[in-house]
Amino acid sequence: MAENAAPTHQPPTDAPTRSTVRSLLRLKPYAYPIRWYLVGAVAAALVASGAVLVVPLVLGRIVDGPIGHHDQAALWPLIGLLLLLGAAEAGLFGLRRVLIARPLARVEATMRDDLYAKLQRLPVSFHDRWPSGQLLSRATSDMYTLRLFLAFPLVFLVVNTLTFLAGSVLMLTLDWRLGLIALVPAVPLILLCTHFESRYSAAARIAQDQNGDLATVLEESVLGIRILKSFGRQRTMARHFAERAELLRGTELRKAWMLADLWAVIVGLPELALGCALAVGSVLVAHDELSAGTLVAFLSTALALRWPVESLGWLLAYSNEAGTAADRLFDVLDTPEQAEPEPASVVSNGDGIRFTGVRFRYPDAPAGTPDLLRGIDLHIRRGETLALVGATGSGKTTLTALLPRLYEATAGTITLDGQDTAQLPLARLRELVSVAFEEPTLFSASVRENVLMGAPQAGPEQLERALATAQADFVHQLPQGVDTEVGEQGLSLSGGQRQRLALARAVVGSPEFLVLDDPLSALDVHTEALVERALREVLGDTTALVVAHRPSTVLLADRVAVLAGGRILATGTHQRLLETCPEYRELMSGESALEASVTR
Ligand SMILES: Nc1ncnc2c1ncn2[C@@H]1O[C@H](COP(=O)(O)OP(=O)(O)OP(=O)(O)O)[C@@H](O)[C@H]1O
Repeated sequence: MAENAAPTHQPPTDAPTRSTVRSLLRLKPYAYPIRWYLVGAVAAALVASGAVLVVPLVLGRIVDGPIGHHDQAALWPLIGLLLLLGAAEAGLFGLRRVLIARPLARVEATMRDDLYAKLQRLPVSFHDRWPSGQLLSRATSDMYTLRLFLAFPLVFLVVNTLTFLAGSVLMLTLDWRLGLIALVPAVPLILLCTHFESRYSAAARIAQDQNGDLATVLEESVLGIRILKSFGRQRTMARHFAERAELLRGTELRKAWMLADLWAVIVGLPELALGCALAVGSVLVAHDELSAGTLVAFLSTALALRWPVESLGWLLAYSNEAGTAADRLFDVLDTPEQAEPEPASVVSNGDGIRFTGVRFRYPDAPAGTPDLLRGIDLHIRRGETLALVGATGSGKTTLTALLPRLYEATAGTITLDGQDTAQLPLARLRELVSVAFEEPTLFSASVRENVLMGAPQAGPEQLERALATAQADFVHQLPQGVDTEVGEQGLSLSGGQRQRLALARAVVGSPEFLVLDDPLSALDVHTEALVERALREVLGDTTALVVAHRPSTVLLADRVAVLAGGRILATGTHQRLLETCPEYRELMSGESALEASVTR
């Protein structure tokens, strides 16, 4: 749990070379498949805007024609034309929405699928580094921002720019002097928008990261609700949440002020210029240098350009948000994945599991600390079960995690029946090696789905056998038997029940290599004895590495290895190590149950 309100995850430090346009251009592969829909949307919005610009011309014609000449008969066709233009504008803007709504929902789904698939492929070390809320906010609010950008700002940036250019030409054509007066504010506005872009982008990125921090605190509080309640720490957590929410509020307010400042200028300057144009125009009409109808047409055109100009602030702000959301998406998508070796025909030699000179340190280990594993040499013969014991924090779990390459060893080799694990495709490696961790994780799915995650192709018989081995017969008493949903993280089950399902998942596929990390720690003595008896059968057919804290688990194994100081200190049978290895004796001391069971 974070102790203060500082953001827990900082954006990458490539800010100086960053550009919103470049960031948004990276969305091209996603936008390309729906390009024709986007072109259609732009075309519909462009024609609609064209209709808006024709209205002032018709108004000018009405003033100089039917009104000037008191010709009522000529008025009706022009009023009919105005109505038609209004209806066309409304219909075309509606068509734009209909055209892109569905394709854009597909684009959002594709981006989210890509992000999810990437998260699945990235190594565990990536997930150690990234707070979950940062990933959640990328998969939810950032995706929404990107879809909205493609739906509105992208289309209207094109349409409004073209409308503005067409309107400017029209104003200059109607009267070049008035046109120049109206267009003078364009120069300071362009300069101001450039300045706004960089400042607003930075603030938008901070807000998105703070949003991710907030999601992390929220997720931790929901997952840890039992601990928080039992220690009465809800208020502390609520304070952490409020502090982070306050930071986000501050950044959002800063963004709102920036936008408000920009807006004041974007709205104010053109209004000022329009006032000047009106004054000059009136003088010109008074001196018969300009017709009243042309002045009406000019002013109506200037007013019709208000939306394209005023929307600029909003469009720029939203594009910047989308740019930083794209950066956040590609922060993850650009992360290098674990190297996959070229498939090669490797001959299996039945050598079992062999660690040779294996070293490891966590990527985020403090500088200057020694490697956690400093040259592990260990051989587990085919069909043998080896128990790994060591003091708390000595690296037992870490060592077992190297076998299925959840982490990559920093040096040395690990072989399975002579095949270097670094040369095996990950999918193949994880078919060969099955694992059950001390902390059993279940998913919001049925018991059957949770167990069969260990071997999707396994049939009902294998499922039943695995459940029997893990002494998980309790599932048949659940309301829908093996089809009962066990809830998020399996919270509806007891710790021991979850551990037994995790064990069933590890053994269901009769794996060639099995890694069990203290798999019986949450079981009562009676169930533990039953599971052990059944496990002996499974272990007889497989090559296994079992992390053991308890003497009863040690006795499942043929041999024991002692891990200390990042190396294997000694290997041998339990009895021999008791006699020859003082460290082992010390580790096992106080375990009177062990002595009792050995002498039994
Ligand atoms: N993801 C990680 N990043 C950095 N350090 C880690 C990470 N996971 C574990 N460690 C550190 O590595 C050391 C060994 O941890 P490990 O879980 O392998 O020990 P262990 O022998 O299995 O302990 P225990 O018997 O308590 O389960 C510990 O000091 C731990 O703090």
